[in-house]
Amino acid sequence: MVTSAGPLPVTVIGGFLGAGKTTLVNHILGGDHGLKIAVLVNDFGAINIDTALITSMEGGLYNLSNGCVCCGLNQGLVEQLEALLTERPDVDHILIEASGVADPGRIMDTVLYARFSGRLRGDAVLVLADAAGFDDAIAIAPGLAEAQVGSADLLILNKTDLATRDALDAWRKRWSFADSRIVETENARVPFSILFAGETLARDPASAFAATSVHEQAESVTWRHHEPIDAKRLHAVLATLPTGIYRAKGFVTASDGRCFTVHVVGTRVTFQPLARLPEGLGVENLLVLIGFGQGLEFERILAQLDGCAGRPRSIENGEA
Ligand SMILES: Nc1nc2c(ncn2[C@@H]2O[C@H](COP(=O)(O)OP(=O)(O)OP(=O)(O)O)[C@@H](O)[C@H]2O)c(=O)[nH]1
Repeated sequence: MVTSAGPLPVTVIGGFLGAGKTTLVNHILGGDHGLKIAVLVNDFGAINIDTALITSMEGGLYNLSNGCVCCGLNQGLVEQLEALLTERPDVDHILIEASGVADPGRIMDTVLYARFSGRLRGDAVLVLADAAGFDDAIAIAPGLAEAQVGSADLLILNKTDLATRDALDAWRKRWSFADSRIVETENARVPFSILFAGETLARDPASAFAATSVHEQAESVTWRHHEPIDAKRLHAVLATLPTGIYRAKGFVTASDGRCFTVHVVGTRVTFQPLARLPEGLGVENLLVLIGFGQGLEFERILAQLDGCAGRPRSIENGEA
């Protein structure tokens, strides 16, 4: 794909917890488009699991770890963008993966700051929606998923394999706005001809929903354990998490030595086999759990997770 000189294009990837943002980043990084891409990742929780989930990287991987980059002055994001512009003149395109509780429109606002004028160009805000879990997302964090969808230039209705045609059509009817386009995908495989169309998508600052501070109600907890786990038991615990705990992700080692990436999105639990744990993890099992609302019972859940392994664990709490 041909690149043009001029300001560096920036794409912001947003969408609710577990909608498929990292899957999209990996699809782009593994693709045959000839672009050197830098990725900035703003994960939610004490540990940035997403940087470990991103599989291949040429243009640089930057961890935005100082809280939520859609809030406040975004100094961390500004600094990372400045560093990238100085250190990586070879990069053709920047992707910013927002956390699942961030407002991607506000992240794009930072990219459009006057200080980046002539150096960065806002290409598009892509927002993924989980075709099977969008109603749950709205129920669990009212206002947030709507605000995310409202700031999209391109809506990616993902996980079409988990929804009926009727449900997809109903979603499109309800959530398509005049100023956004929709593409349906499985595993976030958006055609590169759409992703890198080379046009600056028009941004309407008055999105259909006002950004809310609902994500400030999100809470996360990290579970770490050095002993291998009983995979069956762990699966059972994760399959019966309280509904408030919508998302969990991380890495585990089973007692037979096999390693897995673990994803929980709503009630869906997936163990994906891994050849080995990511480098530098420093522990056999690491899970971040994210929830909303009161009475999340994290302590009880952590005790249950401990029951799937051997010795006691250490805890870190994080808030948005
Ligand atoms: N069945 C199905 N699963 C998918 C699809 N796309 C992604 N997934 C799975 O959904 C889970 C979450 O995907 P991620 O890409 O990590 O989601 P995310 O939006 O980055 O999650 P957060 O960063 O935690 O908000 C993983 O287990 C993916 O493999 C899809 O089209 N169909």
